[in-house]
Amino acid sequence: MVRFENVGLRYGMGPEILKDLTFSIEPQTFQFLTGPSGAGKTTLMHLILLSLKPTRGLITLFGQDATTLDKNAITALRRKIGVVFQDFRLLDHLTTYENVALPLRVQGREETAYRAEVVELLKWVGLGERMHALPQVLSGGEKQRAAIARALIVRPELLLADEPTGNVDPPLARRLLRLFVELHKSGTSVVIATHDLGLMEQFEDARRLVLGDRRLHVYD
Ligand SMILES: Nc1ncnc2c1ncn2[C@@H]1O[C@H](COP(=O)(O)OP(=O)(O)OP(=O)(O)O)[C@@H](O)[C@H]1O
Repeated sequence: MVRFENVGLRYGMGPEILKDLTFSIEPQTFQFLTGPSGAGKTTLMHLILLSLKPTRGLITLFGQDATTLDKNAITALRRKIGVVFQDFRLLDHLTTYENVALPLRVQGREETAYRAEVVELLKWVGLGERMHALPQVLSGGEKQRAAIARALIVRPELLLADEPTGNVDPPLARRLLRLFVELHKSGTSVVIATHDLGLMEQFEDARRLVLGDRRLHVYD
């Protein structure tokens, strides 16, 4: 579903941050993306999302060459991708429940059809009591869990999560990992960028994509 061929990226006239990346992400796979701070994990996520253009090389997303896609086509492909960014990107005027339900509303679904599902997911991520709170009164960890629930609620074909357990304690991190693994088992390809070795040890069968020295090393 994602294929990179000799992809390179530099920001402006700066140095090449990523060099000669060739790899693919197949359907229904689970991978951790790791590497030192500043190695380019977030940058790689943006390349997959087509929110950054590579300086060199070819990116294919869901079988389509990224260079051939116009804005509408990119928007349509992004609907198949759930994203958890480090800055959460919750809408301030919507409650936790409304933020999580938003992608379903956008799909034109009736609230009666999805309400129970949203509530169940919120309870699973430990936000059952915070459903009616606005983002500004949530803690960092609560916002992060709301962002995760919003990405998961549509059961995307591909989930990209940037440090999704960065703001929670280890037991909650394990619980969230179980949620990602369940999503994977139900058919989603999952990419989790993380520094957390303890988290990765809990799912040793996962592929590892390791960024270092501007290159990507894949351990299947
Ligand atoms: N918009 C930008 N303009 C210029 N340089 C950037 C930009 N965004 C990131 N960089 C640089 O690109 C490199 C990779 O950054 P990136 O955020 O992708 O790394 P990361 O592996 O996600 O880091 P972390 O683990 O600390 O989140 C860094 O050197 C960073 O300073």
